[in-house]
This record gives sequence, C-alpha cells and structure tokens, in this order.
Amino acid sequence: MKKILVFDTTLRDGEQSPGVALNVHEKLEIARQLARLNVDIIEAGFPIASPGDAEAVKAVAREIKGPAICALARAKEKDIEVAWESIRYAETPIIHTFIATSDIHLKHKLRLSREQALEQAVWAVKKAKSFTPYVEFSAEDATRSSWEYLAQVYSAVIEAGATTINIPDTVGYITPLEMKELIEYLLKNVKGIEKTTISVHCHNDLGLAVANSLLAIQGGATQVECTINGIGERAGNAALEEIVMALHVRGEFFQAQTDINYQEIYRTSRLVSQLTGMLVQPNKAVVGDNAFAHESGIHQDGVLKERLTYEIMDARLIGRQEKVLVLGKHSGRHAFAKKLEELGYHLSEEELNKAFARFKQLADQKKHITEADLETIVSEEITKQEEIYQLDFVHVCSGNNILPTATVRLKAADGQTLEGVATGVGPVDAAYKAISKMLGISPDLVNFTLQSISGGTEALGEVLVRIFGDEKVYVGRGSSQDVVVASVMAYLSAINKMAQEKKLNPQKDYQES
Ligand SMILES: CC(=O)SCCNC(=O)CCNC(=O)[C@H](O)C(C)(C)COP(=O)(O)OP(=O)(O)OC[C@H]1O[C@@H](n2cnc3c(N)ncnc32)[C@H](O)[C@@H]1OP(=O)(O)O
Ligand SMILES: CC(C)C(=O)C(=O)O
Repeated sequence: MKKILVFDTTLRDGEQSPGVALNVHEKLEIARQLARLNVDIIEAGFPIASPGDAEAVKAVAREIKGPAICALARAKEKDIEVAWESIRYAETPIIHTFIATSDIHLKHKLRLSREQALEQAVWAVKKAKSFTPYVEFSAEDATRSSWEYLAQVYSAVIEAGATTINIPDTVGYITPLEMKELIEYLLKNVKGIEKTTISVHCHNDLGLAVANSLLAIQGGATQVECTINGIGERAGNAALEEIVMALHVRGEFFQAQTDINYQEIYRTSRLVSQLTGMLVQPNKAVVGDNAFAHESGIHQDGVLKERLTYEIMDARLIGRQEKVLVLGKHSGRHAFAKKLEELGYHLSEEELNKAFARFKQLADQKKHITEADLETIVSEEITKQEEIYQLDFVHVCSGNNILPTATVRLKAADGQTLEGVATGVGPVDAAYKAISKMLGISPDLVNFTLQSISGGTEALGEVLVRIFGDEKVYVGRGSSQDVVVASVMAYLSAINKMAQEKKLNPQKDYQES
C-alpha cells in the first residue's frame, strides 16, 4: 500500500472561510487535536497576514510535536522571512511558498510574464531553502495553467531545492479524470519529480474536491491537502475525513493508506465546528449528524439484523456512537419494538400493534418522535384506564401588569363537578395550582416541555409533563392549538394516572384565599 501524506490546512485555508478568525488559543487547541489525529503536516497559518497570525503559528510551532509545521508565504522576501521566524522552532519546519502560473492570474493579478513568474518562483524557493531543508512550492491556479509551462516551473523549482511540489486546483475547476491525467503528465515531464513529494490541493467549487484528490492519488500524487469538515475559501477545500475514509473503506481499490488515527476524526470535526462557528450540515459524509442515522423501516430492519446491510463504515471506528435509529413516519415495527425494549418495555404482540398504530399517527404529525413520546404512547395506549377527571372548562386571565388567574372545572367519573380558582406567576402556573389544590395534592412538576407540532402561528402546541408524587413519576401529554389548554390537558393526564393508583380527596369548590 502506498502511504499518502495528510497535509492539514484547516488553520490556514480553513481559516480563510468567510467569517472565521481563530485566535492563538483556538489555533493551538485545534493544532493539539490535529496532532492527536496524527496528520503528517499542519499548515498553521500565513504569518505575514497579521501579527496575531504570526504569533499563533509561532505558538503552534513551539508546542506541537509529531506533525511537521508549515507556514505560507508569497514569493516575496518579507513573507518568507516572517514565515521562517514563525516556524523556526518546530521539529520539522516547512516554508510553503507560492506564485500563480495561469495566464489569467499572471495578466490580471500579478501583471507578470510567464518568464518573470518562473524567475520569482525559483528565487523564492532558494530564499526559503536558505532557512530550512523543507520547502513546498505551489503553482497557484495550476489547473488553469498551460501544462507545458507548469512542467517547466516545477522542474525549475525542484532544481532550486523544493522538496514538495503542490498542484492546487485553486478555483475548483478541474474534473477527476483530467486531474489524474495532469498528475500523470507531470510525472512524465517534470525533471527530478521522482525525488519530491507530489501534492494536490483541491477546492470544492463544483463539489469535486474529494473526487479530484482521490483521482490525483490514482495518478501518482503522494500528498493531499485538505481541511476538517471541508471548510475553506468559498465552497471550501477537500474534506480530510472524506478522503481518509474513502482510502480506508476502499483500500483494495486505491492501494493507498494514510496514518490517520481514525478514532479522533469525529472529535476533531466537532472541535473545529465549535471553534470556527461553522456548522456541519446533517447529511455531510462521515461526520454529519445523519451519516450513521437510519429512519426508514426497511433500512432499520436491515441494520438491526446486520449492520453491513446499510453501513459501509463502523461509526465506532471514527469515534462516534454506534448506528442511531431515528423513529419517524418511515420507520417500521422492528425498529419501534427495539426502541421500546431499550426503554424497558416488553409488550405483547397485541400491545405492540396498538402502540405501533398510535406511533404512526403521531409520526404523521411530528417530525421527531422522542423517547418521552414513546413513553407516553405506551402509558396512554397500553396501560390506559378510564379517565377519572376530565377537563370541562378552563378560563385564564393573564397579561402584563395583571395577576394571572385561572378558573378550572373538572368532571369526575362519579358524576361530581369540581371547580377551582387560583392565581400564579403565569396562566399555566395558575391553572396547575387550581387543579392540584381542588384535588388536594401537591405533586412536583419535574419537567414541562412545550413544542409546536407543525409550523405557523396556528400550529398544534404539544405539552409533555412529568410530575412526581408519592415517590413515583407520572407522564402526561396534551395537545391543542391553545397552549394553555394543551398544558392543562397534559397535567390532567398525568394526574389521572396518579389518581388510578392513589385515592385523591377532591374539594368540590376550591377558591384561593
Ligand atoms: C489561493 C490562496 O489561498 S492564497 C492565500 C490567500 N490568503 C490570503 O490572502 C489571506 C491573508 N492575506 C493578507 O492578509 C493580505 O492579502 C496580505 C498581507 C498577504 C497582503 O496584503 P496587501 O499588501 O495589502 O496586498 P493585497 O492583499 O491588497 O494584494 C495582494 C498583493 O500581493 C500580490 N501577490 C499575490 N500573490 C502573490 C504571490 N504569490 N507572490 C508575490 N506577490 C503576490 C498581488 O499581486 C498584490 O500585489 P500588489 O499590491 O503589488 O498589486
Ligand atoms: C496557496 C495555495 C496552495 C492555495 O491555497 C490555493 O491555490 O488554493
């Protein structure tokens, strides 16, 4: 198997993502994690960009052991000197210098001829080489440059001392097969290439960054430049975790491997997302929330019988939890029964059928079915008994500069009508007090959640409550377009469960004194 070097540029190109700026402390924190991930090279920054960045690169170079530490520099004297000052204390310090080679960049941006750019590239590599034996040269916008001219430039910089030549697809323009052909062409036409590391640096403007990197490896590249979660300039860079896992899962096809510590992949992704503030999309390969989640019944049944039916990677390998079964409208009976078992419910066939039918009804209304929903389904549908108290009437008076007051009327199973009035800190508190006091109980409300089942201001509000009384927790649920009514129904459903086990002492008319 060919060894592929992983050059991580999260702290340099990744930081070029619009809106991202990492301070010294944050860069160090990420660099420590990249070292645990066991990347081969950390590009820590572009020291000429700002004194803060130079300081951060210096801190990374001083502290991090293991990976080589690299700093970026334009083909300019001051850039190269500042880059060297920043990385000189690293175990393996790399200066990465670059100049554009495409006619578009030469004409419009640098205003240099091809000959002048080539001369400047050679000069820059020699300058960097006077500081460190490890010099990488990038021909910016290589994939839109003349291949013949590229070969000339790379041959010249290798002669000048470059130890790595990098082929950046700066604007994400190339396609996978062209990338493979380009690497094969350079392998044939660049003098001295056999003694250098051949690197690629792919951007994701057309969503091809990972595919281009993989095809470059097939063409003969020995290093990939990439970022955690694929962050970077514009649409980002090739995602490290995707390249590494593609090589791992399809090792027999690529005949190439990295030295990445797979166990650290997920943790690194989380850390980078947190510190950069760049959220990972749920369906992102390898590290997205849904990457190992199964919602469809047929898939859930498959993975319950054998994980390999619908998973090509083991989530635990990359430091994630095992497969997640998400219950929703597409789920089937196998996954439903498994989840109930995990919650400690062992239902008969008939009970399971009843609960499953109720679950499907609810799943049609709600996107996410939670464990609390399942508990409620089981307790309401399976262990359901006659309701002892039914809500007949609730009226609340609330607003600002007013003492919230609730009047509640209940109908009891024995035919009695109970009525209570109470005040509270809000309308729900007032209604709950009215009910508890008229029933002569004082349970603790340990949990109250309110959410809308669908969108818009006319949505159904759903309330789930857990009350604690007599050393037991009772769960109740209520839904209504009026959130106060939903809250009262939820409370009453929990109290009915309590009343089925314990005799209550209702007062016919409760009036707060
Ligand atoms: C493809 C890439 O990702 S390259 C890295 C891109 N990253 C960044 O640019 C982030 C950090 N950049 C910065 O902080 C600033 O741009 C600096 C400090 C580098 C330069 O700032 P300024 O001196 O104000 O120049 P500015 O950014 O406006 O313009 C870039 C200058 O560098 C020149 N330049 C660009 N690339 C190179 C290069 N590889 N070698 C030499 N000169 C270059 C441009 O031609 C332009 O020169 P000009 O002023 O003579 O026209
Ligand atoms: C400096 C080079 C490698 C770069 O970031 C690019 O071309 O995208």
